[in-house]
Amino acid sequence: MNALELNGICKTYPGFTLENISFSLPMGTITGLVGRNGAGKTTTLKSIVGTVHPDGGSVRILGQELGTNVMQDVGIVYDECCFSEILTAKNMNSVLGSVYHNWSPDLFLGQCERYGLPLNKKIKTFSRGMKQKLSIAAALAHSPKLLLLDEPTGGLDPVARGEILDDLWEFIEDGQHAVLLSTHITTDLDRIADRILILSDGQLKLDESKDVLLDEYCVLRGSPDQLDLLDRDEILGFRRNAYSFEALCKNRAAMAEKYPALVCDRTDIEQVLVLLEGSEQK
Ligand SMILES: Nc1ncnc2c1ncn2[C@@H]1O[C@H](COP(=O)(O)OP(=O)(O)OP(=O)(O)O)[C@@H](O)[C@H]1O
Repeated sequence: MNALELNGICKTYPGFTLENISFSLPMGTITGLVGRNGAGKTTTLKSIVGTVHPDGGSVRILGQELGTNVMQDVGIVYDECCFSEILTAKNMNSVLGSVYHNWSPDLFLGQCERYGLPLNKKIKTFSRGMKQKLSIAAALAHSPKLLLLDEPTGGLDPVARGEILDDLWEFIEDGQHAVLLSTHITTDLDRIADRILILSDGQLKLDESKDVLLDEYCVLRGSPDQLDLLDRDEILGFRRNAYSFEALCKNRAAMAEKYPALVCDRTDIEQVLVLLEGSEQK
């Protein structure tokens, strides 16, 4: 069973359309959702949990339609802290304990302690990073099966980010859990993601295994006129300026053999994202 299935999700706002988004998240995997500002990542995540009502398409979480019961098994972390700022972590323990059947005070308070969060200070006194850690501790404390995270590590220092990534890894390790992680920090995904989804202007441009992306995709480089040597069908995206070009292609070994005059390098998630957006620069 997949942890999550999206089938043809659409949502239109004035000037923006999320178009026919379909993908699935197998259990035991971490999927990274990336894209430029305004690409539609938050709209996708909100459509999954129903805080945005899609114009079309369907969502299945753990094989079920969206509903209160299934939401007990979903942990959500938004990019902004959405807890009342006059509460303390200790207060939250009581409040959320009455919301989630599986809430574990030990898990929550233990995680707060691990993240170095004071239990008796009001949330309004927390730094951005502390609020993010609190949101993650709360999302994990009701033992969800699916975790949805919208830019959860943006305000965290590198040590804290590493800690959170380790926690996500541990979360999915037993093969019974899954994570969908929207982030601009692509190096985090280089480290822990199994799959990569790239959204561009409301469209799903790429749904690929991270290993395939890192092993089999490549960037061809050469002088601007050499771009015309390439078969356009092979180019997924490119950038060109007055001095050089970079083109994203699949089948690294075949490309290296076919175009020996060009440099053929491996790529990473950030470069794939940039080249898929493509541009001509003067
Ligand atoms: N409630 C709304 N009403 C109107 N337009 C909206 C609303 N919510 C989002 N949008 C628009 O939808 C588009 C996608 O926004 P979204 O927040 O999903 O992008 P994002 O990929 O999460 O961006 P970022 O990386 O900056 O967080 C944007 O053009 C945004 O202005």
